[in-house]
Amino acid sequence: MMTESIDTRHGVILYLEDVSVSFSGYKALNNLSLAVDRGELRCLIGPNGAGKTTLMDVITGKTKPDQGSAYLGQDINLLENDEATIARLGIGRKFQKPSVFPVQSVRENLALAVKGHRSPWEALRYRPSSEDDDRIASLLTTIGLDVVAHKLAGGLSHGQKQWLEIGMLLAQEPSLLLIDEPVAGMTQQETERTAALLQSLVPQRSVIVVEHDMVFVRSIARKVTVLHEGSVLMEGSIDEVQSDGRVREVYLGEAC
Ligand SMILES: Nc1ncnc2c1ncn2[C@@H]1O[C@H](COP(=O)(O)OP(=O)(O)OP(=O)(O)O)[C@@H](O)[C@H]1O
Repeated sequence: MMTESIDTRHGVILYLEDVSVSFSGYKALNNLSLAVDRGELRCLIGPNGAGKTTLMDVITGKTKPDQGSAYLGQDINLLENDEATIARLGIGRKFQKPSVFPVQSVRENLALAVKGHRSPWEALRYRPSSEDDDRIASLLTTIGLDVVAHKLAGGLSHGQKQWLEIGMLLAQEPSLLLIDEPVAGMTQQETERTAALLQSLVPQRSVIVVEHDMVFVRSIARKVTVLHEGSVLMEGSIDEVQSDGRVREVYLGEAC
């Protein structure tokens, strides 16, 4: 993993300036600028169509903007790299729907992720080294799945699958994790455990969480960025955001 080589001397892990993305003339992102500090847990909110997914797509190299700049640390130009390289450089992304290997155990899923980037044939013959064993044990503790380590991933609860997938991402040792709606469909208890898990990931890494659930955002966020029509509408604490007239207006009719 090349994460050691990210230059965060100035405390910034991600820096986007004046980024615009158009789809057939429609600006999904419109001169968007955003800076995320190293070790930060940032929440990104915004009504449907605000541009949250497009923003994640730009950061991970899936979508190239028409204009603007995007840097990881001081000097890694994200716009010059493809998706696979950006993942290797240290940006991990978790989509809303968990994708674990259902007929492998929790432990085996983590073992495959620790090795990562191997062909299916190599993966089949792979046996973890003792160093990997230690790493897997520590990941199991982090995600709170020690007791179900030998259970097949397909038999886990929805929440447990989400935690396992977060563990699989952590196995790749990302510097910046993007997590899309982690608590959608979770029980109250699962939501609380997820809040604790996400909080435990910083400041060793930086995390951006896209989330609609305001109660959850309140439970984890230090700083919230509100997107609207492809731009940053405002940034601030959850109290500042929820009492802001502009935010209330764009969320009118939605749960804010
Ligand atoms: N590939 C595409 N082609 C055309 N329009 C697109 C494409 N992807 C996104 N859009 C449009 O760009 C706008 C921003 O979409 P985006 O998915 O980024 O919003 P979002 O904030 O993630 O919304 P949601 O909360 O509903 O997921 C929307 O109006 C969407 O319809």
